[in-house]
Amino acid sequence: MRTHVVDHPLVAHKLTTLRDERTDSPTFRRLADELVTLLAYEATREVRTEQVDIRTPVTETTGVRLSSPKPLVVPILRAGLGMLDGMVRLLPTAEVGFLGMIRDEETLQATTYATRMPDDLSGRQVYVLDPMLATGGTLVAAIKELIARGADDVTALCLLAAPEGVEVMERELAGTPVTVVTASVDERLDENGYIVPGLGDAGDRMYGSAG
Ligand SMILES: O=P(O)(O)OC[C@H]1O[C@H](OP(=O)(O)OP(=O)(O)O)[C@H](O)[C@@H]1O
Ligand SMILES: O=c1cc[nH]c(=O)[nH]1
Ligand SMILES: [Mg+2]
Repeated sequence: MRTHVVDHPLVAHKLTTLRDERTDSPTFRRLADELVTLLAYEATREVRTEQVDIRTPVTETTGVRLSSPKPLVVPILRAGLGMLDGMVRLLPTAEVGFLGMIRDEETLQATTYATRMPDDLSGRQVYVLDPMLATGGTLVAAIKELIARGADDVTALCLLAAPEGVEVMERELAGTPVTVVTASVDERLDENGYIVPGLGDAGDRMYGSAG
């Protein structure tokens, strides 16, 4: 398990506005979309390609294209949905699976309420989208499910991470081909399991409190 923090002034600029409590939902969704595209540029550095012969208007040459099997992108509902468009804009041939997961506000335990993805992920590169890596419970459960289905290369894109969550990931996923790409590893978790300074509840800021 490897963690990569994307250090770029545009990422830091967008993240600061995302954190600001005055940022409204439409702006929050737009910034999350823009940020994931910047993170995706780093996260796909090792996406598999194959050689292809083409003809330009001038001559024949060889280039590359994304190879088969196609990468799979898995947003974790709800908040991960706000990262999907930005990701598939860069990986238009990817397939998309879905995981619906929710963290109990009291116990901080994650449960899965919806799963829609291929049973067999052998040989597939998988990109998991979840804006917040807090205790790590959600992402560890999601990635264990992907590995159980045969995924052999998993990259998680998170807008923010807490050091506690990164440590849990490193312990629970030691020795697995997993990379976390994030815009920031923040200071800590608070007593309610929220990332500090963080940005609050990502799902609520994108979509409202949903009751
Ligand atoms: O690392 P963890 O401690 O598991 O917490 C992170 C999870 O919590 C949030 O989801 P939430 O349960 O709020 O669901 P939502 O996306 O539907 O709002 C967030 O989007 C992550 O999925
Ligand atoms: O800070 C946090 C922690 C978990 N989930 C969120 O949306 N925000
Ligand atoms: Mg939420």
